[in-house]
Amino acid sequence: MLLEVRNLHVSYGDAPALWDATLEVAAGQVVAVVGPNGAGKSTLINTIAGILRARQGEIRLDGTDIAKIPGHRVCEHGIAIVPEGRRLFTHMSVLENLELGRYRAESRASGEGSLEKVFSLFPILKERRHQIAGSMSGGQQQMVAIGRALMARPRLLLMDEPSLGLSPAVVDDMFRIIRTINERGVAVLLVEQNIHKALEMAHHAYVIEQGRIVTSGKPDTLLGNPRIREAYLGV
Ligand SMILES: Nc1ncnc2c1ncn2[C@@H]1O[C@H](COP(=O)(O)OP(=O)(O)OP(=O)(O)O)[C@@H](O)[C@H]1O
Repeated sequence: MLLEVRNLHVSYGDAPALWDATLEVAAGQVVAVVGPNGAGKSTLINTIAGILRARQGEIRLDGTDIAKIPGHRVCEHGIAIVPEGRRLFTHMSVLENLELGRYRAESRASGEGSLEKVFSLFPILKERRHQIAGSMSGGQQQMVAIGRALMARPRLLLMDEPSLGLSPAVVDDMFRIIRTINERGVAVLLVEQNIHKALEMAHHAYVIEQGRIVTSGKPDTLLGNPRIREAYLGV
């Protein structure tokens, strides 16, 4: 198993945000974590990325426990994150933002290879590589954030609400891009409020509510569950 999360507990000070979370991502899969605002989705993904520390539990990548290694070293194991809100350096160029993703030794050694791969996925970023990132559209800025994460040549890409704030047509583009990235061999753990879109493309999904994973399964099974339909799809 590429990623195994076991019995993860995370708190902010004394306030628990995630209880006993257990989930898996197999190599080559897209796994979605869906749930309402404040359910703990960002907490989960930020803990896997090493940005937050778990109070208890295991996070294994290809069998190696990464829960206790320093956050800045987690990326060396092949995990990259596209954070909520993109977190670009908006006064820097597209190219400078992409180059900042080159924090893995493997990626630094790849020379122009990593950059050319990102440009082949997003030709517009090549055309606009000298443009200031903050002057790009929302969808293009999301492409820069995804491109920056891919510069690290991850095996597992963590994505926190990539569709947030984008128009419906751009959201469709974004999900097509995620599919292409996955087809190129990168596993994706996708956190989304847009349950419909996320379930459409995921191989497996988890539903999280108030800090607990309440159910999981194949997207078709979840979509056939009347409680899930009523709570999340309003039908
Ligand atoms: N820095 C923080 N300090 C204290 N509590 C926090 C902090 N960040 C999140 N929380 C709390 O932890 C819980 C889970 O939040 P989290 O951001 O993980 O949810 P989410 O599912 O990602 O929601 P959203 O979709 O709104 O980002 C919430 O109750 C939230 O208020």
